[in-house]
Amino acid sequence: MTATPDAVRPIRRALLSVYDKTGLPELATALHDAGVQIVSTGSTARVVADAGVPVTPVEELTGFPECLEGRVKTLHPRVHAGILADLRKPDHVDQLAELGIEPFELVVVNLYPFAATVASCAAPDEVVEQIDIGGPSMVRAAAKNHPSVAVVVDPARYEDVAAAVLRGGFTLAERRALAADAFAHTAAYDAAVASWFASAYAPDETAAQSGFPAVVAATWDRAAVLRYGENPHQAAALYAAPDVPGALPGLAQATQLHGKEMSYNNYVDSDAAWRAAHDFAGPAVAVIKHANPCGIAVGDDVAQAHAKAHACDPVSAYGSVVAANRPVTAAMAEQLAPVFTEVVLAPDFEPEALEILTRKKNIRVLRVPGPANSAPVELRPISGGLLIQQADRIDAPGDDPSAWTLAAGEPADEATLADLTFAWRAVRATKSNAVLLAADGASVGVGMGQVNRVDACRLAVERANRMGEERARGAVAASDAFFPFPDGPQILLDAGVRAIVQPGGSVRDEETIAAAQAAGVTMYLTGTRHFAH
Ligand SMILES: NC(=O)c1ncn([C@@H]2O[C@H](COP(=O)(O)O)[C@@H](O)[C@H]2O)c1NC=O
Repeated sequence: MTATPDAVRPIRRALLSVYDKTGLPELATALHDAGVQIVSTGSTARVVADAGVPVTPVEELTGFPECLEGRVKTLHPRVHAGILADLRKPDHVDQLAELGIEPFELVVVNLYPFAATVASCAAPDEVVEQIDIGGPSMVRAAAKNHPSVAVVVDPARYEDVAAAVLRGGFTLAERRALAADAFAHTAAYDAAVASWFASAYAPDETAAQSGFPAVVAATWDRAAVLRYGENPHQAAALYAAPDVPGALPGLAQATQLHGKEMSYNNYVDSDAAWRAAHDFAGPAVAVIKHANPCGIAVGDDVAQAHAKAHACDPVSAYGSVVAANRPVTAAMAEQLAPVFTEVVLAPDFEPEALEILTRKKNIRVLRVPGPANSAPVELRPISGGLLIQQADRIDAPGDDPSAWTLAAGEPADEATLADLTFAWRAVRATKSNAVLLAADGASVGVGMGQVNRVDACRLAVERANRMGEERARGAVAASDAFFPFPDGPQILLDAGVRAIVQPGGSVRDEETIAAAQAAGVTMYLTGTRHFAH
């Protein structure tokens, strides 16, 4: 923090009231050694005293006992006037003197563990009891009065406090920064309380019926400023969900093991790749460009899955983002190393794999914690507001092949059904309108992001049959939504696909089914759609 010596305010008296006692004995000792008087609440005071540091119990200051099971400890004018007096104003200083109240120059508070109590599935009464009242009041008061008071809400800051008291106090700039942290802290705390009330505890009728609360409150912490956004003229930053108990980590919490700094587009593609690879139970690899798979495959291991995914479209794989749903092995790294790859992400990397990948200057290597698709809802800003939807999962009844309806042709044999199941999961990772051809657990042709389904079919076939290959013949096809006309499926049938899976539900289903029937091709209807816009 930058020092502006003229605004340094010496610390003579500190109020400590912390739930998390981490680092408290050391802090109290450092304050005492610097001549700071300490006033403290219940068990905070006991820890301070146990460290051999003199401490004034807050009851002695207020002349009022802590009561109502701790609901009232510091909620007293003798505490709050001591925090809120603006010592730049002679009038405030005079009033304190008249009232016999001494000011605090430092307030150290951390709050009852509300989020952890919610995450522990505690009973509502217990959760409500963990809403801190006195703590946020002191934090907000001290933050408001930062010209006179320094406020600290994070034990990670205690070393800064010890250093500041030794050099004579915090500067005004430092106190402003601490106040900003403090208001962010209480805002995040109140957002968690408001969200719990609105969604879990006291939902209004609409929330009770729909699951969407009247208010959505959340705060996000800046994790990185990115070089630029989707294009160089756009500024961009990465914000992460606060690290609170119950929060699932994901891409925003990834550890970068190697390579240049992640870009905005790298994050977008990595998120798509991570989700796509994790739609499969067995080893799977997704090769992503512009948030679409240019190859996706399952295999006996990630090396095999990667080889198959890469083979789908080696031209487009240049400059792609590659995600594996298992630790990357040396064998996969050997295959990946010769291909120009922007990012490779996985739950982990074998040491030898890391050694191979880090020989390459340009590749970014990311270890991603936690399960994929951890976010239960997706948020998308629109002008003037925000759309929120449940995240699409691949666990709807229609995603289970045993629930599919055979609409045309013979029931699929085991291998064909396995490929249809794979294709159905893989097409879900593809932007609509999407048609994906697959064979042997790998995509062989992807028609993505088209504005009509007939073009998606054409593109999938063209890509499968590029450079003299005839990979569409004998492949299976999946469509993320129904075929509105039989023209699209006719392209697939003419190309020689052996089976098709699609949601069904078009008014012209009968025409599409008749086309498959006429070609002797198996067609299953899932009853579930997986649009991805
Ligand atoms: N009610 C009050 O007056 C009050 N004043 C401070 N607290 C909280 O009590 C905790 C510290 O209490 P103790 O020192 O007894 O462990 C802190 O988390 C602090 O935020 C209070 N508790 C809850 O509101």
